[in-house]
Amino acid sequence: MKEKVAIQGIAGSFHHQVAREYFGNDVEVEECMSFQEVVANLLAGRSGKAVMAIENSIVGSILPNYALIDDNNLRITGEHYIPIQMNMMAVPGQKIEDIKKVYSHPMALLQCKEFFKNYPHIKLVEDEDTASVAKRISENGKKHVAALASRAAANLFDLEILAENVHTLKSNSTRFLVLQKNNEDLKENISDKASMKFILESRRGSLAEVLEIISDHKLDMSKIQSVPVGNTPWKYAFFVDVLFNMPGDFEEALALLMKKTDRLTVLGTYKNKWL
Ligand SMILES: O=C(O)C(=O)C[C@]1(C(=O)O)C=C[C@@H](O)C=C1
Repeated sequence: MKEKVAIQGIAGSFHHQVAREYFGNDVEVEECMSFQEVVANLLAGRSGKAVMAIENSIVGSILPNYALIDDNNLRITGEHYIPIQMNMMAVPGQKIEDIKKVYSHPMALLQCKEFFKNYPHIKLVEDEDTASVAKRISENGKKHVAALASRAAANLFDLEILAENVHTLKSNSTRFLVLQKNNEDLKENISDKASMKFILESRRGSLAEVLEIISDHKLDMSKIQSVPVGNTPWKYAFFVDVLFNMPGDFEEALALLMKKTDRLTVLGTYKNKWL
């Protein structure tokens, strides 16, 4: 049986594009309307893998997704980056001046905030997914509203692009993680990247010691993200991604990091896809 992949959004969404690029064009997807639903789908076994956006080059990390991965004990088995081009689209025959509201995924709206400063008459409204908004506008034939979504969504739902590439910086890219349940068998994969999470004592030099271990073992840290720890105000968990040439270097560093940190977990080792 073919493996199903849970995605946030529907066909025409950026998650859908990633699922097709990563798993092949004939991938079978489970369309979910929130990141929580993606995780629930995976945990219930309706899908074997999931794709989840984790950070965007313009607006930064999607912090709640770090918590979703960690709290639900998910495993990262891969990553994928895609360039993101945002387009404003509506039922054909209208001009930007006719549009009163633009609906899209919150991350998409954030990526295009600058553009809309020139159109103060347009109200930006958060919705579940870029493509599902395009679909709804098309099905209802509704005027005076637009979606922010991919060119694929405009083609799929016969909408007209009123403004293309409306994201704030030309080079806009989103990083996605491929996830699975932790207790499921891992196919042996070649890895040169690891994601881990740990908590540090609030003590002078505690983070510096961690960074020194990382550097001493020739690990290249590609990301560090602090996230507040649940019930304790101003206490942080650190999510760190490192790149390595020799898996042995990572194993050695890990053994030392275990001693210097609290509750260290390796969220996954996988192949670095950053171009
Ligand atoms: O709404 C979509 O099309 C999505 O795939 C979601 C999402 C995100 O969660 O960041 C994916 C990529 C873009 O950064 C904007 C939106």
